[in-house]
Amino acid sequence: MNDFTKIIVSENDIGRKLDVMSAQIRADYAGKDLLLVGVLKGAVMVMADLARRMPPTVQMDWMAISSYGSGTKSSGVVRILKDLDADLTGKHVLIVEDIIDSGLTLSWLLGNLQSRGAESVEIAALLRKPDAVKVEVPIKYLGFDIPNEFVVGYGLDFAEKYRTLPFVAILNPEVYGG
Ligand SMILES: O=P(O)(O)OC[C@H]1O[C@H](OP(=O)(O)OP(=O)(O)O)[C@H](O)[C@@H]1O
Ligand code: HPA
Ligand SMILES: [Mg+2]
Repeated sequence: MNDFTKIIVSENDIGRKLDVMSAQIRADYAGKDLLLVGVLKGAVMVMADLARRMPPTVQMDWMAISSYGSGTKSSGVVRILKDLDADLTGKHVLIVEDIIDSGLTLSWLLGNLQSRGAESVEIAALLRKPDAVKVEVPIKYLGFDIPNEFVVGYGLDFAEKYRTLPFVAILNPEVYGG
């Protein structure tokens, strides 16, 4: 059995897309102090690769929130596992996410960060599943729209596995008994 049925975003696709997204972000935030907020653990890869395309004054901070546990569907219940170290008062914040699936995680996070007195809060996400979205969130910088299938790789896991793959692939439903 193959663990993946298809590679849908290759390592090259990701690199080229991050070049484009980072150029837009650098232009939009020129002359401003920017704080990138990564959402653990899925956003680790995209955060690292995006941040390396930013000026060296960019700052990074992390939150851990979980709504999926070990399953393949969002529970809709968001828990903070680790909060930010930074005070957001007056800061320009860019949330960096690997994927927007139902949108439940990001819509909750956006409201949470906006209530902390930031000057601006925007979203950058590598992937979005348009057919799975339950709550619309305003995404300023988007990488790819992908089919409504459970995907792994480049930070995305199934039961904590496959995060280290350099590409994004559709997980064979046989792996999770689907
Ligand atoms: O749009 P949604 O349906 O809310 O799904 C998106 C969220 O789900 C995943 O995180 P997960 O809770 O699996 O934690 P992880 O990043 O540690 O894998 C992913 O990294 C996003 O944060
Ligand atoms: O398709 C997915 N794969 C892995 N993690 C996820 N979290 C939301 N959607 C996904
Ligand atoms: Mg996960």
